[in-house]
Amino acid sequence: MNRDGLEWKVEDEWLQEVLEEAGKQYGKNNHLKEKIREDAIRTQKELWEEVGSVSIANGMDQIADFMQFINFMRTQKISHESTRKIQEKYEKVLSSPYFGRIDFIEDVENRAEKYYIGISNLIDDNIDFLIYDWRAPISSIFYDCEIGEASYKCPEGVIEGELTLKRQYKINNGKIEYMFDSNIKIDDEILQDILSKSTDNKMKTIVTTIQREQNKVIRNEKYKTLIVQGPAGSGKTSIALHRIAYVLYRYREKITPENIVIFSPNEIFNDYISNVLPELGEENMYQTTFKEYMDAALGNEFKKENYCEMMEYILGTKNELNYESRIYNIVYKSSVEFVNILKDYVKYVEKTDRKFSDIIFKDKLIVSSKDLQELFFKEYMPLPLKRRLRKIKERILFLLEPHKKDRIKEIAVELEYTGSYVNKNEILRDSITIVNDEMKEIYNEIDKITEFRLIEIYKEFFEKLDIFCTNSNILDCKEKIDKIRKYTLTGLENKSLNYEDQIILLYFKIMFGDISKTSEIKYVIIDEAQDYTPLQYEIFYQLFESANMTILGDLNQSINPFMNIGDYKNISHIFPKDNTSIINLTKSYRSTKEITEFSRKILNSEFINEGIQRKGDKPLLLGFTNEEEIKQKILEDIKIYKDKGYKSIGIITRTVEETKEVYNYLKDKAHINAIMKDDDEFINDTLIIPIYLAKGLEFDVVLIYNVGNENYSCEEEKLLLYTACTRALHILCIYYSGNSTPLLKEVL
Ligand SMILES: Nc1ncnc2c1ncn2[C@@H]1O[C@H](COP(=O)(O)OP(=O)(O)OP(=O)(O)O)[C@@H](O)[C@H]1O
Repeated sequence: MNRDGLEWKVEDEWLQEVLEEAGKQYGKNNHLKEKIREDAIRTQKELWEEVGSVSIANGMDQIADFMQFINFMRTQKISHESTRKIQEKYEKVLSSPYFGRIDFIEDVENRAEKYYIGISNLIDDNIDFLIYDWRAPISSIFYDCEIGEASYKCPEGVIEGELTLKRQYKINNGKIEYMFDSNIKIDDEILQDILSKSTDNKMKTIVTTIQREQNKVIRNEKYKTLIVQGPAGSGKTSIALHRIAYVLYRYREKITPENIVIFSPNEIFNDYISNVLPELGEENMYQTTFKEYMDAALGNEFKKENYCEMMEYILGTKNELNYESRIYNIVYKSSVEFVNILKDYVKYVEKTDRKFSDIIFKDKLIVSSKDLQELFFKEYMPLPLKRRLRKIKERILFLLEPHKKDRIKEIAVELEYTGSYVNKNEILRDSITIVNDEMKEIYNEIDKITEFRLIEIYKEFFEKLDIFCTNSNILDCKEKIDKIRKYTLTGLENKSLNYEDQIILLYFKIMFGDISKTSEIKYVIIDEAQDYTPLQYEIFYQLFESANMTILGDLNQSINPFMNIGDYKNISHIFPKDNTSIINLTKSYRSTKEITEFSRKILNSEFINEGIQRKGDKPLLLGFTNEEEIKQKILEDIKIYKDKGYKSIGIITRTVEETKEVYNYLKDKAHINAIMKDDDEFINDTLIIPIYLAKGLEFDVVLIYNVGNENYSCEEEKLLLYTACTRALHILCIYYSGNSTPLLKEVL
């Protein structure tokens, strides 16, 4: 659009009006913030002057005054924090107040209204909206509709009308840099411009260019559980975060960030996505990983293998003696059939007879074993095992209490009679000690019969595994079951728990009531969903049964060939059918056309990307005689691509071992960082990282280290390689020594 034209002038005038109003509100808020700060300082002074130093010796009145001050100061702090947040919002508005405009004529009106769309609402004193939040119902027209008939949903129903104009702006530092009208969808030019840029830091918001298929997921309110399958770079993580922002806006009276949890693959990823919500003016939700949750739940009794250690084992120790047994264990314990076996076993344990004994104290029957059985199998039956046992214990102690009191009285009389006491308190104290001593055995017995022994339950499961396999009609041969049993029980004897076993223990803990479920969490987001097993989904469901769930993944990016979801069919039965929807995204945005084409060929899947057709260099496959030469070439290429202006370079290896090797070579020769643990800090500069920790991340330039046929030799590793290639935005170079992997034979 012409800068000297009338339209530009009109837009500029409007922008000035908006900035003036925003500036006015910004000033008011600053004034309020300053006043709250001064008040808070005054309150603190008054606290010292009026209350002084607090001591119990000064009486309860002083403590009450002190508490009153503290509560007041707390309220002042909250108000100050709130004005600080509003200030940040205005600062954003003053720099870039809006990015879109729609002109819409409602069917019942005859004149088009202009709606400017930005990160947040701006409302003047007359309650006129100068800017509409991108999450407001009317704003969905901007993302969903083309010029012509259009409609949007709002709490009152569907509003129909005609969209007569859709305009996009880039406003920076309060100045229009460019604007243009888009007749069809959100214009490719702006999207192209955004995508062609270099990525220098953490993930960014996509609010100005959300695509229609993405908007459908972000605003979906119809289903409680959404399963979103989308190819690499289709915006799944971006959608997840924008959906959270949407929920926080839409249900702001009911839902706060503390009611939302996102399960990410690792800490690095958590760090990578941590800026998006604050950029959108919202606070971050609770970010966690399955591993973190499981670690906290299982405690430290056993040596627990972590996820990285398992991946290193799977990818790096193929020649190890027990490798096959371990892999078979992982595969078996990750299958849907196994979940069914576990369910049967849980039922069995809940119904299994327990050896209750009569509780007798001083020849008096306190409660009979028959009564305890009755309580256990009838009255408390609806509760999970651990809670039933706790109830039984409470019951016995309750029945025992009067007998204990009587006995204490009896002993007290006896002690008094000895004449060696002058003080009644001493008599009481000694009587209690004597009775506690007498009751030691009975307390031990109570503990024994009501103890919840998780590891014993787990052991018994594997000891009886063949029975449950037969019950579940699973035709596994005895030899295989024996192998699994032996492998698992040996691990337990050595007090060590493999990653896959920890998941089972966590499941038992939940099912037997050893972990309390939370109703605080109302929204759960599970990203990189392909890398969780059906059993892990059972756990998610059990923990957050009443919450809404958005599950986002790409089956083609399963980085663990033996432990993954397999197919969405494997989990869809877990969630109520009529409240669950599977949505397929088809377009991808991250990589150039050439890189996307190349990566799809690894999967033998056709390139049908209707997304953005951003052109770039063809990926390179470079062969060398040994690994030393690869490292030399990588060093050269880092310099070449840095000189070309690319900001982030990811050198992707297969394992941490390889990361160490490459890092040791490069560390004194180039400015470089390495990620070797799943809680290392994410620094998106030049980074060496094993592929299983790089999932979800992206780099301008991806250099894949040693794709020789020894490293990537079988079909199972295809998805690993695909995931590595799809991390690249602009440049992809693959290096190998000796022979290249057969997985790339058909690709170039
Ligand atoms: N509508 C959009 N507008 C601008 N950029 C977008 C859009 N959608 C996605 N992107 C960009 O595409 C890249 C990939 O997005 P994201 O990481 O969310 O995809 P993903 O599906 O989670 O990827 P993967 O499964 O490969 O990890 C990011 O750089 C993101 O900013």
